Amino acid sequence: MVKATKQTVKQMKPRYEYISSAKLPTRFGLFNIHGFWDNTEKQEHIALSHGSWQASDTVPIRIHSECLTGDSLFSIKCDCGFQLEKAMQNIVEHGFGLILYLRQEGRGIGLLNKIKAYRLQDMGLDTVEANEHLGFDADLRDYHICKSMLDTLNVTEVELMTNNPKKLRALTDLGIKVVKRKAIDHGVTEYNKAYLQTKTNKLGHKFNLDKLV
Ligand SMILES: Nc1nc2c(ncn2[C@@H]2O[C@H](COP(=O)(O)OP(=O)(O)OP(=O)(O)O)[C@@H](O)[C@H]2O)c(=O)[nH]1
Ligand SMILES: [Zn+2]
Repeated sequence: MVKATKQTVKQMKPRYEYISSAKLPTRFGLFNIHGFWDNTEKQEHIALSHGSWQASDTVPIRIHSECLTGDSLFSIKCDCGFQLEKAMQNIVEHGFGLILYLRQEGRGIGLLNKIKAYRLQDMGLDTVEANEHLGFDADLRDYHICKSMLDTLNVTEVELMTNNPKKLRALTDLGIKVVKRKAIDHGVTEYNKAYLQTKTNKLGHKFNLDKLV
């Protein structure tokens, strides 16, 4: 008989673990907050659900990457805060839906590096050039945890609120059926027009450029 050593027990732990859920009343309606843990990156992630569904239902979802400045500090330098708000409103209007809120601040470079990138943008670089100047790829995000979150929350088929084709591809590659993409091009300001233009031109976002003139 093979004795389980500390090492083998450690290896058996799944990468992503569901931790707990609780009610979260918000300005838009009642949500439930679900906590997940990434054992490899030692990172906390959350999902926010509203209403209920069957496994056979198409669930409207948004994969939202953390943006402390936009989501919590009311920044209008990007569109994140507006998108999060709109996604929550859309979900409540629909009656049910889900936000996967991933802690991938700054497209995966972290908050302090994002501040460095913002400083470079103050000096004239665009969002992609700034990342590259700091030695990072333009986008370092990983979406594997979405599969585990969606399995845990009984979702197999989604309508995805995004302008980012990479998120669509990532979900499809993980075996999630994406039946529709819903554009979420809200929150254009004088301060984020150039940023949205760069995302459209260099990162492949499907943004309605008419909204940027
Ligand atoms: N490195 C870097 N990250 C930024 C900058 N502006 C915003 N971000 C980050 O970009 C991410 C935006 O994520 P999302 O809201 O998911 O947006 P998206 O990938 O553009 O796709 P959709 O909004 O779904 O169309 C967040 O993690 C922000 O913190 C920037 O200038 N530099
Ligand atoms: Zn943002």
